Amino acid sequence: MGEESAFRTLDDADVAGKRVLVRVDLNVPVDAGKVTDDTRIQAVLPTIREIADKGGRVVLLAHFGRPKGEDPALSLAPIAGEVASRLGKPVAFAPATIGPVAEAAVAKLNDGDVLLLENTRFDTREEKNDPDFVAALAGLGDLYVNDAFATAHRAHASTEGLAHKLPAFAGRCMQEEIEALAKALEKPQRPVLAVVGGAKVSSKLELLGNLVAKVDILVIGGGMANTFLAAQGKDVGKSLCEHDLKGTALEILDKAKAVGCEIVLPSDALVATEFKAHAPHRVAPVDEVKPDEMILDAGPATITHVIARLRTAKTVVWNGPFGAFELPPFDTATVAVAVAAAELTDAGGLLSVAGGGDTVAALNHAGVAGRFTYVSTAGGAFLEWLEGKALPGVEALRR
Ligand SMILES: Nc1ncnc2c1ncn2[C@@H]1O[C@H](COP(=O)(O)OP(=O)(O)O)[C@@H](O)[C@H]1O
Ligand SMILES: O=C(OP(=O)(O)O)[C@H](O)COP(=O)(O)O
Repeated sequence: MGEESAFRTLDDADVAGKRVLVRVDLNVPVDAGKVTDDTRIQAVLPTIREIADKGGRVVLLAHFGRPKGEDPALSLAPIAGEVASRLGKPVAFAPATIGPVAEAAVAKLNDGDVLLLENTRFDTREEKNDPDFVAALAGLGDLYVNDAFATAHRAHASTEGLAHKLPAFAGRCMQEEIEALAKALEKPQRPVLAVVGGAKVSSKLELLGNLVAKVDILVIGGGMANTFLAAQGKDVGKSLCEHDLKGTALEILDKAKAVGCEIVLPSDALVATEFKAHAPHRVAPVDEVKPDEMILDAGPATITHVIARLRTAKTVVWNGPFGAFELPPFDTATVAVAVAAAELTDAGGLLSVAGGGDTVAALNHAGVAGRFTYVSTAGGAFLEWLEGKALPGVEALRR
């Protein structure tokens, strides 16, 4: 039995005339008010179109960033227009997630219309999967469709709770992601090399403990690497680093040793004193970072070593950039490794899977996303899936 048939999908849903709550991941990279990578928006258009074309009233639910309560800087209002322009039809916006304003906006919908509600995380009950908040959301719809694979590792009201309150279905993006990842990685050819970088250190560090048992080589980069370097007693200056998690980092290194997983950490870095594009910078060995400096990218020796290890791998899985790739020249390592992975994939010797909102943006920036075997919208969710963990948002959709 294929994984897809374990879930109810849009094929099973009678959406005509119904209010359909559709959880999507619109947590897209934005710079100066502009969406810099629209992969996640494009990914959910088929589901929105299909429901609207079948006469459903689409009510989109999404989070944006990590607000702790209401935060105007993280409103989804500008994203409604971004979805509308790609969808080719209007997307109304309600400046509320629940309550009278949201209810009135839903009541105004005609068959085939699309509405986006305000950031679900503006209500702190969302992340607690609070039953009253779930009930308030459920009151806005007749059916629930989850199309947010990239948020399926979160057991939140809009990603998990709702599936128990309303008839629940997997959207097309959700369905495709589960099928594609299973097809690419169910029996991966070894050696498997994983690259984990980026900035979400606390939410991704813990899962590395399980990942080392699944992969042959683990390359740790980006902000994630700094916590390991600090745990090894190095001074990482003002670098992004979770000093509280140094113990966890050491446990992961021990576990890797015990299971025979090779760990690759940066040996050198591009360091700067300012977090901005073209900031004056230098190459430094990782044990020579000055107190006022930040590690903003991997250095040339690290890049050469990572690419050499990549050449020995048959499968690469990648989440999280090597550096602050939005700020050149701190995109150097990410671009170099991405291009090498694309070339090895083209040559037929490597199966390459990458995922994550910023990782996809980085691969697009490097111009190689289309040359990877598969690119997922998901980062943390993809890594947890890879660990073999049940994803709450996916489990809740099982028949
Ligand atoms: N050394 C570093 N210092 C600060 N930020 C970094 C560093 N390396 C990577 N980043 C940042 O990590 C972010 C992406 O991390 P993350 O959200 O974990 O990835 P994804 O969205 O692909 O899952 C990028 O915005 C990038 O600028
Ligand atoms: O961007 C996301 O994940 P990712 O950074 O792992 O790709 C998802 O929208 C989940 O966001 P969260 O990590 O704030 O729960």
